[in-house]
Amino acid sequence: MYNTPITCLNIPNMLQTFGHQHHHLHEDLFFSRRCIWVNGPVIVGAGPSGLAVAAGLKQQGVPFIVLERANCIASLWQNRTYDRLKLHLPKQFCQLPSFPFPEDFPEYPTKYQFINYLESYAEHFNINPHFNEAVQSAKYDETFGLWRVKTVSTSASNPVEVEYICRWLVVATGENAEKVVPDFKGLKEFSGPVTHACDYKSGESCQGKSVLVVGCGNSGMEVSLDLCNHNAHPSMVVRSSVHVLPREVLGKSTFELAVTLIKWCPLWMVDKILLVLARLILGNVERYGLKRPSLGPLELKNIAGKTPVLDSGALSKIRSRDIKVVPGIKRFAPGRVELVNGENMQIDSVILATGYRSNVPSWLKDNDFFSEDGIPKNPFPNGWKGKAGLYAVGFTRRGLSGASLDAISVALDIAKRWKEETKQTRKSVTGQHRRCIHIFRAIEN
Ligand SMILES: Cc1cc2nc3c(=O)[nH]c(=O)nc-3n(C[C@H](O)[C@H](O)[C@H](O)COP(=O)(O)OP(=O)(O)OC[C@H]3O[C@@H](n4cnc5c(N)ncnc54)[C@H](O)[C@@H]3O)c2cc1C
Ligand SMILES: NC(=O)C1=CN([C@@H]2O[C@H](COP(=O)(O)OP(=O)(O)OC[C@H]3O[C@@H](n4cnc5c(N)ncnc54)[C@H](OP(=O)(O)O)[C@@H]3O)[C@@H](O)[C@H]2O)C=CC1
Ligand SMILES: O=C(O)C(=O)Cc1c[nH]c2ccccc12
Repeated sequence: MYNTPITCLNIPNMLQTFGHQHHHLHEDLFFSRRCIWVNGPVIVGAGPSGLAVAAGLKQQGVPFIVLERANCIASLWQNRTYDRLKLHLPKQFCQLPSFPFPEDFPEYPTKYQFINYLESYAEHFNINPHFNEAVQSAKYDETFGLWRVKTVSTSASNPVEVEYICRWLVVATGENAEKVVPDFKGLKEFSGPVTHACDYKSGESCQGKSVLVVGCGNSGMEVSLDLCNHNAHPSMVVRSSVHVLPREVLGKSTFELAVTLIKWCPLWMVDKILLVLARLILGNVERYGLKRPSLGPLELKNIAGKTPVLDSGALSKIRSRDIKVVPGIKRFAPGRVELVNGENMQIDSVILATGYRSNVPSWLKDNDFFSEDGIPKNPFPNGWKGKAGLYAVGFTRRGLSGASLDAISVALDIAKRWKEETKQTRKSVTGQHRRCIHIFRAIEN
């Protein structure tokens, strides 16, 4: 019933093992690349999205394989986030399908609680990703109607290549797969440490130092606040604009309020209401250099994917000038930065909170489903299903709740198709034999 990986060299074995659980039956003794037929989908990425699809498939008895480049599940959360991180949306918007958070979780779980939850999620559904396997390319083979997914193992001292062959491909590599590191004039000459926010853990080592934080999204705000809490002196670059919203309105989550309002009013009206409330609760934040975009917060999130900042304390540090807000960067020089307003600042280090991007265009070949920036072209709610068995989960710019919705649709759709095809092949065993031989030929070529 479960994953049936088999090597390409042994056809009788291949036919035999259909319908059984076997992992890597034969190491390939002749070639450095192994070929594995997967009797079900290949899921790329073991973050929340990949795990949620896997859980849905398990529930319906569909076999699959999850490929993960890191050595653990949810690597974004485990390896690329700072210590003080908490979920910034209330917990009911962050749990994955069919397995609720423990009741004693606080309204905003810490990243450690969230990681523990994801670990128990994987354990509960018995999901065992193939770790240290980065997908290098995935290509649809028109001749055979199959996907060829090539990975390279990142753990072995000499890289091992594997090719997976399957009918369905689920892209779950996330909107935040790679860090964005802009090219700044003179940054190479800057003498101090330069770190991206994904490698920042805490401001412990920055005590007394002047730190330039580039970017004012949720990361830039949180890193600046953390630096303050460790007695460092952060200056935060706001080159264009930002929407800062209170995390709560009269003790109720702003996000929840927005979700409720959206059911009744058009988006622009919800934005107007949010901005009036923000003004009442936070005052005029433009006074501090936090210029608001001309589009409203939800409209901007929808159109440009730019997430509004839900304030969790940085704003009060901006008011008290413990976080200094500065305009865009002109150039760096040894030990200092020159800003677009001509101001020169001595700084000890730089943290780039300049965001993330998808990596899909680098490995998914010949596809017209994803745009150049690696996000499906079709807008929500039609962005989860492509052609020829291609699926995408977690690209709707709707955080964890959006990923969960996608995962449910994708798992249902694949299960339906898998059951149809399995029934067919059971009816005609010769058909199945023929397909296996096709696969063998495909691999040989
Ligand atoms: C600092 C931070 C805080 C956030 N906080 C929240 C929040 O509070 N609430 C919320 O709703 N959302 C939040 N988000 C958004 C975040 O994207 C989601 O929470 C969630 O992690 C998305 O899950 P995902 O599985 O789609 O992507 P990811 O969590 O990024 O998982 C993708 C996985 O795919 C793997 N992968 C990537 N490329 C390859 C490849 N080529 N081959 C094999 N594996 C690959 C990665 O290693 C990773 O493990 C936050 C994001 C960041 C950066
Ligand atoms: N749970 C939580 O508390 C947290 C959640 N997150 C989530 O993670 C995702 C990523 O957030 P984040 O890392 O903040 O990234 P964002 O993409 O939201 O923000 C990037 C910031 O960097 C700025 N920037 C980019 N390039 C330059 C440049 N060349 N010069 C100056 N500034 C530049 C952008 O400015 P501009 O707008 O002008 O391009 C913007 O302010 C978001 O979805 C966010 O909600 C992140 C941290 C904490
Ligand atoms: O944190 C993120 O990246 C999210 O995408 C969560 C999110 C989705 N829609 C929003 C609207 C306002 C603030 C956060 C989010």
